Amino acid sequence: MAANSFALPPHPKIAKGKKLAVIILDGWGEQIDDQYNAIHVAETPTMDSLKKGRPDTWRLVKAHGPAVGLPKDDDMGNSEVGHNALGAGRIFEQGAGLVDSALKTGKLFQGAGFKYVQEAFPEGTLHLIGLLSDGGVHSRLDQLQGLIKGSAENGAKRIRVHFLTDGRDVLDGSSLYFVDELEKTLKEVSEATGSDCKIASGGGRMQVTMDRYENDWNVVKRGWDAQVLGEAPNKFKSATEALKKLKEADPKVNDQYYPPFVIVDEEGKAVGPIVDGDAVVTFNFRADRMVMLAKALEYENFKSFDRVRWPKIKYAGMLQYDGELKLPAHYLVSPPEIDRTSGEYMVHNGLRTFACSETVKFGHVTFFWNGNRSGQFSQELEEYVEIPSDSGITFNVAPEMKAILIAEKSRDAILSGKFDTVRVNLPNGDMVGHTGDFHATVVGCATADKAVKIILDAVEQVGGIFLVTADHGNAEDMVKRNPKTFEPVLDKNGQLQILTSHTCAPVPIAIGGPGLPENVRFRRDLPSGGLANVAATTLNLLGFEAPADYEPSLIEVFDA
Ligand SMILES: O=C(O)[C@@H](CO)OP(=O)(O)O
Ligand SMILES: [Mn+2]
Ligand SMILES: [Mn+2]
Repeated sequence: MAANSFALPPHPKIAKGKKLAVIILDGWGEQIDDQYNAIHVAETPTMDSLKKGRPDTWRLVKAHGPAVGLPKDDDMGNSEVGHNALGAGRIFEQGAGLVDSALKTGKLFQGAGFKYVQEAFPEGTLHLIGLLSDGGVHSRLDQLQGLIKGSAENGAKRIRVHFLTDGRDVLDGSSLYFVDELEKTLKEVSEATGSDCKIASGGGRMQVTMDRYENDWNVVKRGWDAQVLGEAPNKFKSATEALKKLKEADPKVNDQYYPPFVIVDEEGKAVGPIVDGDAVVTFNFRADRMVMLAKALEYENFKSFDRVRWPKIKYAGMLQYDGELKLPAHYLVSPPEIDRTSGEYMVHNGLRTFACSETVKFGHVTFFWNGNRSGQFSQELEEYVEIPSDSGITFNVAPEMKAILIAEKSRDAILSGKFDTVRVNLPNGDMVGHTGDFHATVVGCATADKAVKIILDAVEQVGGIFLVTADHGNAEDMVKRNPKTFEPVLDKNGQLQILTSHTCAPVPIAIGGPGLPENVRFRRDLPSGGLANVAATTLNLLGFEAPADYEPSLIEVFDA
């Protein structure tokens, strides 16, 4: 596409030239205000002041289900789909739904990606690696089951599953149930097709394999050792035994943090290491936490850890995880084609952008924001700053995370005058919320609120505009509830069930700052507006019309 086709007309009523700060509070939804809402319990004077008595500049937007391209209305939001929608200004059918269709129509098994891994079936084993739950954020159990069945029917004679337990997108402790379901499927498929299907290794998602943005390669290495080399300090005869015994040995261990283990036969030999001639499919559809493993499996020249052995395999991702790196080269289902994102428009219209977060969320405001594309659109016009995250800890022990540092970097970027827009992700509500530690989450949310204040003060100083929103809910709800009454649902022992996952709650969006024209307000005729409406809003605030096919802007200029 020629560069000038990106040229945007000036907004007829909003002047260019005001600095715009876009702040994403990760995992910050709006939900019933009670003692299980960590945001409500936390001191959040800044966010409160943006809401109270300001119906023209504060509202809620949808951040889950079809509003962000997910198949069903009870699909909670997540960072990938949330930031994709925020950055791209349109709703794309996301990986979850694309895989559903490809399985339903059977196209998945006819495509080039499957044909490629199929080449290994006559001699080799098919290994399936990914997250085992029905959370629908990174993967889904029913899709894994469909893949196992379809692969066996299409010639896979030996299948080995290497699973990661969840406890983050689903309740902690549910991994035993998912392993049971998986074992049933493996048995059924073995009986029906004669294929030899087994679980080969496992481990908790935060401890094994599913790191992201290169925060801690040890996580991926632990997985590699178990999955590829068939080595782990813990060896068991079955996955159920593994989960039970590891929990007995350390009651504090949870689904997110199980150590790696391998399944061994009667002689103590691993039942499914990955060897030359095998095929591998990473069955997560979501990109961020599969990219590191994809690099380890695919790159000949790889230095991030010692692989000891690099098997010659046919490897495909469920999706292609990185469109810019073309990683992996082979994939079963084509990812959504998220093109012409707002970041790309900004570059073509000469706008200078500063984007910043800490490592664990850095890719959210860069990679996800730009439609799962790594790197910048323009070295000259864009500066992306990553603040190193703590690694090797759970964030309830350091719930402040790097929020204040992120805010200070952003403040400096705003005050430098070098940028037209600054976008940041403040991680606390989400990352601490995922630990299920209520009090730590309260501290995290209070810190995020302070960080917002630092940025808004800088906006004030330069006469700019701010837009504060979130990518999905998390910290506003820390217990499992009845979706209709919102009453907590107790477990069979009468205990509250801690909710570590995201939610289906809407998220707040607020605009303001001295540069916001007085006659600009949120429209009232878009009650079901969602995250995809934000990109057009930001382009308007920068003084441009949004591209015609973007979801409509949330703001209007009224006659004073
Ligand atoms: O940690 C993650 O991978 C997900 C939850 O599975 O959270 P987020 O979408 O906020 O990144
Ligand atoms: Mn998020
Ligand atoms: Mn999250």
